[in-house]
Amino acid sequence: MSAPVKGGERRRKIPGTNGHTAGKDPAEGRVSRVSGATTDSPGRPGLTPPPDAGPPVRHPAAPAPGEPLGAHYDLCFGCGGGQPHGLHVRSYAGEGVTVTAEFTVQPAHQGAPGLAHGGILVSALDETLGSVNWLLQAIAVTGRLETDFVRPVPVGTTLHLRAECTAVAGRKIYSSAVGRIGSPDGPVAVRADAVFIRVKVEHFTKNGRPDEVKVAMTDPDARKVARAFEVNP
Ligand SMILES: CCCCCCCCCCCCCCCC(=O)SCCNC(=O)CCNC(=O)[C@H](O)C(C)(C)COP(=O)(O)OP(=O)(O)OC[C@H]1O[C@@H](n2cnc3c(N)ncnc32)[C@H](O)[C@@H]1OP(=O)(O)O
Repeated sequence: MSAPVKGGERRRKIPGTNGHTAGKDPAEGRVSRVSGATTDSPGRPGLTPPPDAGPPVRHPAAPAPGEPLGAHYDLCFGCGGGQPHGLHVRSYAGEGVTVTAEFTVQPAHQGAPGLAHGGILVSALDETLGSVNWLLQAIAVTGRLETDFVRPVPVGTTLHLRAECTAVAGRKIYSSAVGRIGSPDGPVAVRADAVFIRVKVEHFTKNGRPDEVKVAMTDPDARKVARAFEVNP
């Protein structure tokens, strides 16, 4: 078992994926990487894809690179335009199975005076990572998400996020994300690795509010409905 190393160096690249390397910032890591064995333990599934995992395959019906992904649900805390308390993360399809996103830290998102709350940053990462599943046309929910906070993020900062699916194994979708300050090439502020688990629409109707799911299904924005439901989990 490898020991954790400062700055996220414990992360490793998955064989067979296109490791997005670098920059000059010593805190920078790779987008295509998952956590090392330190957080995976017997009986507790972790973030390391199993040996039978394969590379993700972009769905032919996925939005073209550069296309805005919009919101999957108007009241979603992460992306919903109708959610006054939300983050209003704006995400765009990237090349391959990647997504870029932007999130501007508001005064309501403070933890310490003038600085973003860590949980808010995790939410922005979760939202961006979750958007990647749309390029696979998969309905999936976060099973596990591990975050490195590399730099404080001041209020007013626009965080530029990039997420990439790195591997798929059965219902499990492994993805990683990075958030940079001020521009897509700015200094790294946060990084995360996650595993999402594919679910059926019943996950939302049984556990959530079925009436609101029905309303969401009749949303006049056909793209939003397609994003949320017209997929084969
Ligand atoms: C208006 C309506 C809109 C509706 C359409 C919306 C579209 C979709 C968007 C969703 C919203 C986006 C927003 C951002 C993404 C969230 O934030 S999603 C919200 C946060 N996440 C949750 O609430 C999930 C809560 N957890 C659960 O419901 C269940 O634990 C899960 C994750 C569905 C898994 O339960 P399960 O289906 O019984 O699966 P289970 O058989 O236990 O495990 C299946 C496999 O996954 C692995 N696994 C399970 N849990 C974990 C874990 N925590 N770690 C690692 N591996 C795990 C298992 O080991 C197993 O692996 P294999 O044995 O196949 O190798």
